[in-house]
Amino acid sequence: MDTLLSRAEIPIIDLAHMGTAEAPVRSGVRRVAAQLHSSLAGKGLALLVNHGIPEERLRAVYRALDKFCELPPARRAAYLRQADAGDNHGYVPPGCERFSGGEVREVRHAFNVARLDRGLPDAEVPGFSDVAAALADDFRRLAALLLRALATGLGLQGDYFLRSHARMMQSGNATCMRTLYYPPLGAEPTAGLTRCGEHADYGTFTLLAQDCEGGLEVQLPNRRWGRVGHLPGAILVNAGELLETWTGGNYAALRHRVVVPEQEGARCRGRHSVAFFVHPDDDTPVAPLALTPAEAEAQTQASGVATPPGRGLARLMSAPAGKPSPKHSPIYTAYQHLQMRLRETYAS
Ligand SMILES: O=C(O)CCC(=O)C(=O)O
Ligand SMILES: [Fe+2]
Repeated sequence: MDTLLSRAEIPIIDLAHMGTAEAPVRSGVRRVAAQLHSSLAGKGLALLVNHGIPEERLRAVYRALDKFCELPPARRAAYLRQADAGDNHGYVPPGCERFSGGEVREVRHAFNVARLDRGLPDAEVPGFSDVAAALADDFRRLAALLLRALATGLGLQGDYFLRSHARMMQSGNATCMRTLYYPPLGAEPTAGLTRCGEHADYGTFTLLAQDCEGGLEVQLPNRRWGRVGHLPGAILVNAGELLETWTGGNYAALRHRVVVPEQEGARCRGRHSVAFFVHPDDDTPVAPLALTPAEAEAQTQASGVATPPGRGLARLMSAPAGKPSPKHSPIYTAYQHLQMRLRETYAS
């Protein structure tokens, strides 16, 4: 059984004195920047407290998602995520994702909210878009503050990442708020089922709020898996694959999963969470920060990867012939990287 991680193993960052996205407080940003840097470089994650997102906003979204999941399957089907739509918006019923690979079924309902102006089930669940928009706006502001701290912690200008994340939750940017409901699984353990298989997130970083059921496990740098547990009101921030590439591997993308609880009581209860996936604007070249954006752009074009290539990440990341093949070679845009990852995740 994986152990509960101690508070010493998961850094806690207090955002109380950072100001707001519109009016950041310099001294507060600098302090958080240093903590964020050591947390992401050392562990790939941190728990954020005093982040400004009221618990009630989260609960309202959990309730709206419950109502949606209670609808008959045919009515839910009207909101299915469209694989060819170019964005990640819409409903994903249980069993569609393949984080684990193989035959393991992932039992969860996901409603990916990538746009607030269409494809939301207000006709079935009155008020869905209001509660989703209020929460998404809070997450977007929190993400903006953290992007500022992230840049400061890496010795860059405060708005360095804000410039490449200017369109969060709008077209041309894949930032997405994924609302999640994991239904009860029954008293008997069932082989071949999991809640969410082991994976790293694809973007810059993810903000994750979970209800009091717990179940999230993370892999620490010593490769040991541990349970995060539940710190009331805290939001987890974890590094994604693009941030790993940007930092030349310095902030490793955190591998994580949600397991089926061992206790019978917990298996018989549902679980809710919301993951806010922060992505750069689609045309952002993803390159280690030692390169200037112009150099990165030149490398992206020189690679000849003009359209989403549909091959493995390893191939995309391999350098042109005759050059060394660094793991974090900058030859794709944020859009290309995400499309490739989504095709792998939803492959049937
Ligand atoms: O539900 C959770 O706690 C984690 C979800 C997750 O990791 C994901 O959807 O990428
Ligand atoms: Fe994840």
